[in-house]
Amino acid sequence: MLRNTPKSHILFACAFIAIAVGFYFYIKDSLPPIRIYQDCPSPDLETQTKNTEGSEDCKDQGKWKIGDLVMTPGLKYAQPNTQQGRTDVNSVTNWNVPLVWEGTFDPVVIDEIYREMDPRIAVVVFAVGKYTRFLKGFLETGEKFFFVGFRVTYYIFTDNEKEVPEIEMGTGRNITILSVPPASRWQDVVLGRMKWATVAIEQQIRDEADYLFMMDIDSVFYNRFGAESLSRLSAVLHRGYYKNTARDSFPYERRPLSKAYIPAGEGDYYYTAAVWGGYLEEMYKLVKYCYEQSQEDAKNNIEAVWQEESHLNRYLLYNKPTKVLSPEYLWSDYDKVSADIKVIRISQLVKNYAEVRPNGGN
Ligand SMILES: CC(=O)N[C@H]1[C@@H](OP(=O)(O)OP(=O)(O)OC[C@H]2O[C@@H](n3ccc(=O)[nH]c3=O)[C@H](O)[C@@H]2O)O[C@H](CO)[C@H](O)[C@@H]1O
Ligand SMILES: [Mn+2]
Repeated sequence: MLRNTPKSHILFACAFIAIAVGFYFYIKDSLPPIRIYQDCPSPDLETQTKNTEGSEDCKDQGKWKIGDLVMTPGLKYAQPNTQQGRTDVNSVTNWNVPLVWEGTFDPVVIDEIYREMDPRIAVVVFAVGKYTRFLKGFLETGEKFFFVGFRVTYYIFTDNEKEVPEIEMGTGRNITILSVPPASRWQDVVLGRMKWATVAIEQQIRDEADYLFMMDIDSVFYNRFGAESLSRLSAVLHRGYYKNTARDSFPYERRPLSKAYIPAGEGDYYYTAAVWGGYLEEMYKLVKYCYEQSQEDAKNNIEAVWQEESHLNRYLLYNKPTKVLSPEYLWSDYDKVSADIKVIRISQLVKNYAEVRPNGGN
C-alpha cells in the first residue's frame, strides 16, 4: 500500500509529524499538567491501612489531626486561673467535650499552639442568584477576623462568577470559584450545597485542605473566630433554641417518614447548619450523609422541615460532635444580644427573604 503512495505524500506526512512534535516540545512547559482524577479510598476504619499504602497522592489525605499542644518558650499571656472563669454558662457538654464561650480560652495561647500545626482551612460558601451581594461583606470581614495568620481558602460556589468581588487577601489566603447551576427554589440551593460540596471535595478540595467549614454567606464577622473552634467535628448551637428550649420543642424533623426523623424524648441541642466544621474527611462523610439522606427523602416525596439542617441534627445526635460552639459563632442582626453573649463573632444579616430568594420567602 505504501508502495502505491506517491513519495511526495510520504515526505509531506513526515514533515508534518516532525513539525507537530517540535511544536509540542516548544509549548510543553506552558500546558496545564494533565491530572487523571484518582479516587482515593475514603479513610474510614476498614480502609485506613489500605489508604496508607496508597499512591503518593493519596498518602497525605485526611491525615491532618490536632497534634501535640506545643508552645514556644517565652510567649507572654495571662496566667490561667482554676478558681475564676465563666460561671453564668455551662462550658462542657454531658459527653465531656468543650462548649466554647468567650472567656473559656486565651486567644494568644490557642492561636500560637495551633499555628504550629498549620492546617489548610477550607471555607465552603454558596452565592447563588441574588446571594452574590453578600460576598463582599463576608469576605472582607473574614479577612479581618477569621483565622488571621492561618492558611485559608474560600471556595465560592456560584452561578455568576462575574459577581464575585475583588478582595484584597492576606498572605496564604485565597479564593477559588466553582461554578454551579442557577436554581428556581431556594430549597434546592440549600440542599444542593450538600451535593456540590460532596463532588468538589472528591474532585479538588480533598487535595488542598485539611480542615473544612461549611458556612452561610448572608453573614459578616464582627470579632475573632479562630483556633478555639478547631476539633474533629465542631457544631454551633442555634441562637434561637440554646437557652430555655425543651428538647421536644426543638424544630427537629418529626415525621417518621423522613430520614431526618428524631422522636420525642430525644435530643441534646439544636445546631445551626449555617456554620459547621471539622477534619476534611469527617466533614466529607457528614456532607455526603446529608446529601444521601435528602436523596432518600426525595424518593419518598418528602423534604425535611429544615432541609440539610434537619439531617445534620439527626447525625449529630447519634454521632456527637467533639466540640460545641456557643451562639457567639453565629448570632443574628435580628436579635437582641443576650447577657451571656459577650462577643459576637459572626452574625447573620437582616435580609428581605421575599426579595432575595428566587421563589420568595418561606
Ligand atoms: C442561621 C441558620 O440556621 N441558617 C439556616 C437557615 O437559613 P437561612 O434562613 O439563613 O437561609 P439562607 O437564605 O441564608 O440560605 C442558606 C444559604 O444558602 C445559600 N443560598 C440560598 C438561597 C439562594 O437563593 N442562594 C444561595 O446562595 C446562601 O449561601 C445562604 O446563606 O435554614 C437553611 C435551610 O432551610 C439552612 O439550614 C441555613 O444554614
Ligand atoms: Mn443564612
